[in-house]
Amino acid sequence: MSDSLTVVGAAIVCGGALLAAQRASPPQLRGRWELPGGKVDPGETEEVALVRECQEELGVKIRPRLSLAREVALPLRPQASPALLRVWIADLVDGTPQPLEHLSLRWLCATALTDVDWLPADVPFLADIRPYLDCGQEQ
Ligand SMILES: Nc1nc2c([nH]c(=O)n2[C@H]2C[C@H](O)[C@@H](COP(=O)(O)OP(=O)(O)OP(=O)(O)O)O2)c(=O)[nH]1
Repeated sequence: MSDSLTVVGAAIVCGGALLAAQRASPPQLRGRWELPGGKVDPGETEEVALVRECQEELGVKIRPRLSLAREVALPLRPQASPALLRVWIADLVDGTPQPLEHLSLRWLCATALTDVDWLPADVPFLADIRPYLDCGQEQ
């Protein structure tokens, strides 16, 4: 069994825009932006973890559509297992996202994608996500 930890992020695309979420904690990450998601629990698939995390964090039902090929190593804390960030493009199936665990949420169109202060591990994924977005107005 692998002892590596996977963190999954949902690139929720709706109306040509990407949902970004501003972390509330821990203090060193507070205020920075990420994709909704979290750690894949033992025995869980990435898809199940994404659906669970988006329900918990946003109060919505999502459907993971496809996983991006990229994997980015997350900064390791001393004595922590290795961790990898993986991202799925996802559709919003039901509900309106609410910041139940985040400071705030923003919908970003392609031209606004770099307007927020993303966590460093997320930055490489933006180029992968951009083709799924339209250049319409930011919502
Ligand atoms: N959820 C999420 N975490 C990210 C992203 N980018 C990134 O570097 N991370 C880091 C921040 C955290 O150190 C870690 C994920 O932790 P988390 O606190 O969101 O996971 P979780 O919901 O399962 O948390 P918990 O049950 O342990 O409280 O991965 C991202 O886009 N989404």
